[in-house]
Amino acid sequence: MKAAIHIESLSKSYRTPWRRQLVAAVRELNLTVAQGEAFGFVGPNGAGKSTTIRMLTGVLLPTQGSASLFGVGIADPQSRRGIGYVPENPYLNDCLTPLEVLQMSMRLHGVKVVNEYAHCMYWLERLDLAAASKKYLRSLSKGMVQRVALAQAMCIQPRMLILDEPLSGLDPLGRRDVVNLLAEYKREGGTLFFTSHVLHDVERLADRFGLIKGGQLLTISSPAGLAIDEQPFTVRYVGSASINGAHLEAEGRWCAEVSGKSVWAVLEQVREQGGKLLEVKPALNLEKVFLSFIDEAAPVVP
Ligand SMILES: Nc1ncnc2c1ncn2[C@@H]1O[C@H](COP(=O)(O)OP(=O)(O)OP(=O)(O)O)[C@@H](O)[C@H]1O
Repeated sequence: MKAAIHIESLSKSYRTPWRRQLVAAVRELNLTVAQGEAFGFVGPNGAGKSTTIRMLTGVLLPTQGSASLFGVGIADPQSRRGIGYVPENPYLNDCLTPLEVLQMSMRLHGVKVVNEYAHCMYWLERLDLAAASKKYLRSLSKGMVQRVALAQAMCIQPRMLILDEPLSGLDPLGRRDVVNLLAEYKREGGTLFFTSHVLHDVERLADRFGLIKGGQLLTISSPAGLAIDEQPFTVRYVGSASINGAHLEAEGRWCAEVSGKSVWAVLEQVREQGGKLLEVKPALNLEKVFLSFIDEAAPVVP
């Protein structure tokens, strides 16, 4: 089976506006994403995530290297057929309505369904846009336009979704709905390549994630790769006293970092003192791994 994304030594340099100096945004990137895989691309601001996505989607030409989508080189527009793409700041013609945007997308990708109107309305409803389906985009909020962009990517029944910060600009409910929708797309076998700063969502959705900084891929890991035997836990509880070195966060609310070995004993002590357990969660999460990698990575020379 052909890889959904195959990238070999892909590089991109920009010229600065005034002094025309070359700035390397992506350096010798190598990556393969399998069909049906969800891959999260994580990195700090300016790491090269959007540049990579723009090269894959034909918005930018690479300076060097090559890449293919489902075996077709990215220089060939056919590689983008059936690929649902949502850029970081989607630019959609604001003289169109959400329904028209979806219908246009269906035609551009040559997707045929029995009832195009019903199909598009289904996706608008899924993204809570049914009531706005015939309003001009210029009258919609940023978060609503973000959801229109996602609806137009979903309605083409994509073989892969490429999403640049799909959750930015959404309120918590919108975020939850979109995460659920993407999880469903993935369960049904869809391939997902996305960037995000919200590491919790990357953990939830991604089978693997890559950390990029200064245009270089630092590491590729999986949420399972973070599960270590002696996983420390964070325990939060409401109680009368500190247990296991817990510090007071607010009146009566304590927080302790507890080793995997002693977590059960700590929970028992919370019960004994008549306390109320608020939260037990693994302390080693993607956020901490991410930050430690970013801190440790050697500074990158332009
Ligand atoms: N059009 C451009 N011209 C010149 N430099 C650019 C251009 N676009 C991006 N860059 C530079 O390329 C580097 C990578 O930018 P990119 O937008 O790919 O990062 P990113 O990881 O997507 O960041 P963010 O998380 O902030 O969106 C940055 O140093 C940025 O300043």
